[in-house]
Amino acid sequence: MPIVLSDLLTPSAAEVLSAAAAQLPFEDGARTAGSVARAVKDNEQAANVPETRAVTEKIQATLLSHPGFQAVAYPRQFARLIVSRTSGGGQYGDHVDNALIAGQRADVSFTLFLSDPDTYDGGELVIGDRIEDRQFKLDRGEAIVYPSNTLHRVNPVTRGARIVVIGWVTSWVRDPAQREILFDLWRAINTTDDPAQQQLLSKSRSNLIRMWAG
Ligand SMILES: O=C(O)CCC(=O)C(=O)O
Ligand SMILES: [Fe+2]
Repeated sequence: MPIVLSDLLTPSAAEVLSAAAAQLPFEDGARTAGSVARAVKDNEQAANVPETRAVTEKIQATLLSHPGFQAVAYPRQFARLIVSRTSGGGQYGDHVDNALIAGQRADVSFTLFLSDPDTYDGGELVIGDRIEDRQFKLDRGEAIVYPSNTLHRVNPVTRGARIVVIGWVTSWVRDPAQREILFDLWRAINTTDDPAQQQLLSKSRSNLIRMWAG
């Protein structure tokens, strides 16, 4: 169940991060892909320098303080964050993310879009949803969060450059179906005006987290 987070960053914060990301030194991304992904991956990623870490740390902190991200991901740890740039027809073919990334289990994946969508063509993140593919090309500062066990790809970028921050989270709740139930309960709590219902739903949600977290 992919979820779009539209209110992660203010437009000015997104602009600052986007400008900072565009200045980073980029290197070939195929080095970091697993053996299956390597055959389909065609992007660049920012080198591990302090300026890159400043961008990824800011995004990590922003995600951690966002209630919607908490409610969909139950983050226990960030396995890795990467600033990725794709241009010149580059793409990332159909793949599923590695189960283990930097020694951590990858449960939840995300892409935070940093480029103005008008400045490049293509570059949609396409997520297979069992019944149909869904395409996401988000505004600067918006992010999509989706379970790491889903098949996905990035369409070729045929004009301009697409800069995103991608990352993987180890979740307190490893089962995507359980996370979906918790997310539905969270939404129900936030949409009902009835305090008695809110209390019962919150109680159920907390007790399910207690049962499932680990
Ligand atoms: O660039 C993206 O939106 C996703 C990239 C991706 O799927 C990956 O690096 O595993
Ligand atoms: Fe991926």
